[in-house]
Amino acid sequence: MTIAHSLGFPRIGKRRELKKAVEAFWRGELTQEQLLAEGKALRQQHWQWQAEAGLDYVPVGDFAWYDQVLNVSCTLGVIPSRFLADAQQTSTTVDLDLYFKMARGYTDDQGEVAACEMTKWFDTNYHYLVPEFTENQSFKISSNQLLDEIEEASQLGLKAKPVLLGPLSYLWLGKAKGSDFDKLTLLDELVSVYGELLAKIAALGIEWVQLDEPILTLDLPNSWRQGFETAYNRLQSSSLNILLATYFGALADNLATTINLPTEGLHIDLVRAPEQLTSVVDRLPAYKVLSVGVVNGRNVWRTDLNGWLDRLQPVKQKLGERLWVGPSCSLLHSPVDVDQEQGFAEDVRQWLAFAVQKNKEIAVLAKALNGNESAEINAAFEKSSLAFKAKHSSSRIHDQTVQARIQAIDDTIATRQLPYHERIELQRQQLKLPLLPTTTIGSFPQTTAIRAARKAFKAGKTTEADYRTEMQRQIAEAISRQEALDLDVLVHGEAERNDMVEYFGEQLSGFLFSQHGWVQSYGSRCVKPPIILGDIKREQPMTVEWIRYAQSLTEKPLKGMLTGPVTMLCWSFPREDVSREVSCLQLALALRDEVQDLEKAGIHVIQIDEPAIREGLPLRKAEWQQYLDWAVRCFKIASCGVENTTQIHTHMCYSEFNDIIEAIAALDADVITIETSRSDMELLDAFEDFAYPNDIGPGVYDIHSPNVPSPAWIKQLLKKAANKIALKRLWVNPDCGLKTRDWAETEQALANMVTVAKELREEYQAV
Ligand SMILES: CN1c2c(nc(N)[nH]c2=O)NC[C@@H]1CNc1ccc(C(=O)N[C@@H](CCC(=O)N[C@@H](CCC(=O)N[C@@H](CCC(=O)O)C(=O)O)C(=O)O)C(=O)O)cc1
Ligand SMILES: N[C@@H](CCS)C(=O)O
Ligand SMILES: [Zn+2]
Repeated sequence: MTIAHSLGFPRIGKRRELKKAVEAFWRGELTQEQLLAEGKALRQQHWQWQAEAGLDYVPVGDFAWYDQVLNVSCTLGVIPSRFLADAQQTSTTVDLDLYFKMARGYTDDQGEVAACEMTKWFDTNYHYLVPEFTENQSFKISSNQLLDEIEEASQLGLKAKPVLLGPLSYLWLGKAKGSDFDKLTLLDELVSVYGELLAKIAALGIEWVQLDEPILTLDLPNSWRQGFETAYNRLQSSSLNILLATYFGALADNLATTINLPTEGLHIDLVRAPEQLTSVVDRLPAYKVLSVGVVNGRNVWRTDLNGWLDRLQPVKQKLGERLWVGPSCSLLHSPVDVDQEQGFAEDVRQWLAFAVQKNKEIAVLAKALNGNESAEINAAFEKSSLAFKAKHSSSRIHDQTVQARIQAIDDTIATRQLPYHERIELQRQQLKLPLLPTTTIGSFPQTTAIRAARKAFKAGKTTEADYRTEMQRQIAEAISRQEALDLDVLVHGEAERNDMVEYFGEQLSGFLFSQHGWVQSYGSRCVKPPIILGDIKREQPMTVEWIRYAQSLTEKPLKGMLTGPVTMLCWSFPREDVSREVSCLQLALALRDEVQDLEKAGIHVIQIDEPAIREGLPLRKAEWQQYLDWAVRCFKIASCGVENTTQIHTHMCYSEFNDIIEAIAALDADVITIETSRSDMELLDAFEDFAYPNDIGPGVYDIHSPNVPSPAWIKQLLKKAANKIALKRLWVNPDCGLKTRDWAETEQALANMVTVAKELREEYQAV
């Protein structure tokens, strides 16, 4: 029988119950007991939905209070010493208090203890907490959460399939701390502890465990391939079957290694890499189960069930019982349930499948492969086929005017009139800024008042006019605070934006937006990615009125704030019927019009944020250049339609810049503001080494921490930056936007930043 299973379910809850409970717990409004009860109720609900959908196994271990990688660190006892009471201590049992301390950091009378670093999970918009390894790292099972959850599922009478990040991917995703050693030297001991854990899981009567090894879709050094062989040979067990799960791409040159590992099952991603089906089936050892990931875990579109049935039937004939069906990857990246959406037109609703619906698709496909021809199954296939046909020919998707404009693009529109070194002089004359100009990245605190006002407006409880008045009040407040702080280039603060991507998606035609389509971004923070449905067009200006209003309140230059085409694309759910490049070009043209309208409205500084440009890179290096070529072109199409005197800024965060520094330079933004403070300005080395020519604003403090950076701290960072970048090209700003902070800490931090900038101006000018 073909088994239907899932790699993981979104843990946040249909109405973000987990986020609300965790934040209430942090505020002291919920006891630990109440929090634990909420978590338990969510897990049960999610398992129940999956069982009702018809899955044969439910995943256990996909739940996390903050992050699944942090869960593994706690399970294996990888606790950085700064979180241990005594420096000599090597292990501890992890309770909720320690877990959240690692996630969020804390301050006590000894000072600040930094949280674990957070970084992007492969090429997704999810962020995980980076494990920290020391050269003599020891591993010891230190949390029973996974084992407890397995028992919890079993007690409900469910067939549980525990899911756990595998040892090689866990090691790869972590960071060597203290000294620069080869992480593979830790593999042996790490595998021993995985072995112990698997033995405990087996003792609970479990048949299958899923070990996730997504790094098998990356370019791997040979030593890591050998590491896979060593580790999985040791993890073989007579009583527990291992399903090795790969996702986010093709196995490609890792296929030979992977397919021969002694695991009882292999999961492959056929959404990202459909071409690998034949080669994997041809080489699959006769003892091995193949799980095919055919339902897209990273998008919201209904699956082409008929197409997949046709492709999988011959595989079923060959593999029989050994064929399983699942999603391409964990459904962590997908919203929860399309049935709670009220705002979609009925035809459009039929094109969509969120996590609950995706599980049903998996079960239906498995049943059809098992020969079930019941009316229910036939109806599901019929519905899928009708939806696909209707979508294909729908007028909602295709807009001839947009397509004609794309055809007519000629590359002169992607070049500024003068080179940077000439236009920057004109900009300096116009803007009359001091040395080391100070600015911020765009957003100011999204206060409860702002969110409550928007909630009331969206619920129809206040009028649009009232809402606009309230947002203007917030903007005016932000301007007066910035003037009091004596910042040089001001921003309007982004009060009117629910999110830097969703806000634009809501105004562009060709986009759909949901009411409850939340996806976890990190910890308790969620985003609601807009959905690219068809050709994208700007019907009217999107930001001009807000920015014009803000500029009217100040004599200082006001920086217009836009989200760039690549970031819009990466943080939306993309179309499946055209390439990413096509949608990105359409976004670029829409943004180009907005940039030009801002310029016409008298705005001389315009920032086009591209924090996702690094994340959009394909996982395999061989595909990078092609992506970078169109990504850079799109940014330039958006930004180059202005006069020489208009200064274009861009902003990037969460990125290693070394890999793509050439492309960053090719963007030719007049000023780039980047996140650098957490790396102690090391990230600037790439800019220095490459002799990056344009202006740079390296972040001088970390906006993720509630702690106010001292002037001394900011000064030493800025001095480091001044050693790497010519003074006249250096700007002073925080790492990123301030929307998650509150005003008290924001004002204090910015006051310190401005003080330091002024002191250094004097110091350097005196020389
Ligand atoms: C820069 N980052 C972003 C990424 N992706 C994006 N799409 N956007 C980003 O900004 N990826 C990388 C990083 C990730 N960082 C963050 C940082 C912060 C958040 C965040 O704060 N998320 C909010 C939700 C934001 C939002 O959409 N707000 C809406 C709805 C607010 C809401 O929940 N309202 C409540 C009522 C509240 C009240 O009454 O007080 C409700 O509706 O019940 C809005 O402002 O209107 C979060 O809360 O998680 C995300 C990623
Ligand atoms: N302008 C945005 C960029 C975030 S990456 C902000 O300030 O929040
Ligand atoms: Zn940022």
